[in-house]
Amino acid sequence: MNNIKENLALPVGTTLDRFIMRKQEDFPYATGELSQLLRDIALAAKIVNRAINHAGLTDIGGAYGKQNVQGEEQQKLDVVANIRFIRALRNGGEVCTIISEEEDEVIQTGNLKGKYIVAIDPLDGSSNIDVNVSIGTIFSIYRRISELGTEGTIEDCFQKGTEQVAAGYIIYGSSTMLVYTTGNGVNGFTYETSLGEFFLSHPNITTPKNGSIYSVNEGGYNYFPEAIKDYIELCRVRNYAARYIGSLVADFHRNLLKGGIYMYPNTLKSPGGKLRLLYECNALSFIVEQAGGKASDGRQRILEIQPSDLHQRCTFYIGSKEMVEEVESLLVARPVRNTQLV
Ligand SMILES: O=P(O)(O)OC[C@H]1O[C@](O)(COP(=O)(O)O)[C@@H](O)[C@@H]1O
Ligand SMILES: [Mg+2]
Ligand SMILES: [Mg+2]
Repeated sequence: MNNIKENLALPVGTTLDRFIMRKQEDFPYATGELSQLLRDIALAAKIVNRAINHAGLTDIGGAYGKQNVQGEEQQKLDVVANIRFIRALRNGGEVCTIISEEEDEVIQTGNLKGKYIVAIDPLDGSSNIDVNVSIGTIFSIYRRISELGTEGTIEDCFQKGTEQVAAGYIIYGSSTMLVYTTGNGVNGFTYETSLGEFFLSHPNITTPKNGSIYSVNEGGYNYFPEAIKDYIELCRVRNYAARYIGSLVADFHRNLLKGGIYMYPNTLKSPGGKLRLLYECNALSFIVEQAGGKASDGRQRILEIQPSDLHQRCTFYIGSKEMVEEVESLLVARPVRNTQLV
């Protein structure tokens, strides 16, 4: 009898669907397309989550045997996730054009009446795919500026991060979560596999103004700008915790909740930085700002960078406001000299 009572006492949280509906009511002129688009992304996330969970039992682990436009070896799960998200966005009907890390060119979905553009990193943290470490998906959503009834244009795709109408990520970790913003705060939902539903578990996420975690791949230390070496030295002197998973989504998520800074400076291998503006940096920058944090390339706000290439990279400093500001001030004091990178 007790476990029935216990069971019935278990609160049934707010499902993502219900939350989206409630939020839509906040916008009297909302027509439901963005809500539907968020649901389409959540559906694809559930399918990709299942594929990831079963990767060890099926033959979709390992390399795919092709390179993407970045010259990176594609993993089979990169390709599976790419196909699943593109299919869900195409079938959903709300998206006219997609930019994906795994596609050289933009994808026109054929939904000429689709009002939205989506930029997506279908599988983030590819180096951690086969070793059971948290990985993710990152997405940015823009309203098209071109005329309805036509294909999306390159102008639609090169909007600044400030023009995002929504952004988010899915983290496939010890639990699977979807975290997103539409410009009214950040909310996190945990996936309940047996019910197949995302439930609101982290309402109104805010990030601490300061923290004591720093995340950077120190393997590239010798080629970091002097200012970043100075900052790492400060972190060491202050006995901050060095935490680096190697999956941007996972490092970002931890620092978002606990306070901290993630840095991907210029390195010898990536003189312009490694991470991609359109489908990695813009989305996380929108989220961190909505949570009270900051994101910069060391000189300017990431969201103010004018895109000019689908796969352009940038240096990336993101996290607790005071930590990012300290890095910016060190970089102003000791600007990056190009000679440092040769
Ligand atoms: O191995 P490095 O140079 O530290 O780079 C790790 C970074 O590269 C990434 O794996 C790049 O993303 P993808 O896996 O989507 O290509 C980030 O997730 C991660 O933070
Ligand atoms: Mg990535
Ligand atoms: Mg990726």
